[in-house]
Amino acid sequence: ASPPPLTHPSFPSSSNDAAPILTSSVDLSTSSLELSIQTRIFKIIVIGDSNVGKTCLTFRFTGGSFPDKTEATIGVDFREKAVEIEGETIKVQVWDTAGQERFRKSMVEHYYRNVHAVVFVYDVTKMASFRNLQTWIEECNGHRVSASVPRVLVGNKCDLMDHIQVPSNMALKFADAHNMLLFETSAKDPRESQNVDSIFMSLACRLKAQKSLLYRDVEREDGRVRLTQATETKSNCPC
Ligand SMILES: Nc1nc2c(ncn2[C@@H]2O[C@H](COP(=O)(O)OP(=O)(O)OP(=O)(O)O)[C@@H](O)[C@H]2O)c(=O)[nH]1
Ligand SMILES: [Mg+2]
Repeated sequence: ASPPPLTHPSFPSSSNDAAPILTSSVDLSTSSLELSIQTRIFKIIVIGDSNVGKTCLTFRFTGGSFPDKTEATIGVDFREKAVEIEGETIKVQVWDTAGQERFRKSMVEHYYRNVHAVVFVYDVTKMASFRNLQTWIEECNGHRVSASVPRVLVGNKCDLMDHIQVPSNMALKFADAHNMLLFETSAKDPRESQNVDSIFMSLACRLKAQKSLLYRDVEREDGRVRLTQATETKSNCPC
C-alpha cells in the first residue's frame, strides 16, 4: 500500500539557512517516483518601531489598499500573497510583527525562527525610529539569523513631504553599511503601491534564486518515505 502523501514536511528549527516551507505530494503509484512540488512558502518578517507603518505596508502588499484604521499589532498578524516568478507560484508569508515591547516579548523567538528574509521599517518623519534601527538589527543578529538571509530597509510615510526628518543620503549610508537595499515609500499613497510591492517581490526573487530546491534522494524506511532536500545556488533570477 502507498504511504499517505506528505504535506508540509517540517524542517529543523535550529537551522540558520531555513529551507523554504513546502506543500508537496508524493505519488508512488508508478514505478518511477513522481514528485510534484506545488508551492514554496517564504517567510518574511517586518520589524521596526511601533507606528512606523508595518501593518499598513503589509496590508498594501497583500490586500492592495491602505487600511482606514489600524490598531497596534499584538503578537503578530500573518498575511499571505501568492506571486508568480518565472512561471513558479510562490507564497510570500508576511509576518507583521508588533513594535511595542509589551505586545511582542512572548513572540520574538517565533518571529526569527526559520525566517527567510527581514524587512526593517522606519518612519521618515521620525528620526527616533531611524536611530532605533540599530537595536532592531542587534535583536535580529542575536537570534542567529544568518548573514545569508536577505535584509532590506524601508523608509515609510514619504507622502508627508513637509515633515521629513531622515534625509535620503543618511538612510542610504546606513543601508550600505549594513548591506541592505533601501526603499523609500508610502503605504498610504496609491501611486507608491508598485514600490511597496517591489520590496517584497525583490526579496521573493532573491529567495527563489538562492533556494532552488533539489530533491536528492528518496529513502524508504520501514515502509515510510523520507525526502532529503538540499539547496543549491542559482543566479538566473532577473531581479
Ligand atoms: N501618512 C502616512 N501615514 C501612515 C503610513 N503608513 C502608516 N501610516 C499611519 O501610521 C499609523 C501607524 O500605522 P501602523 O501600520 O499601524 O503601524 P505599525 O508599525 O504596524 O505599529 P505597531 O503595530 O504598533 O508596531 C497609522 O495611523 C497609519 O494610518 C504612510 O505611508 N503615510
Ligand atoms: Mg502593526
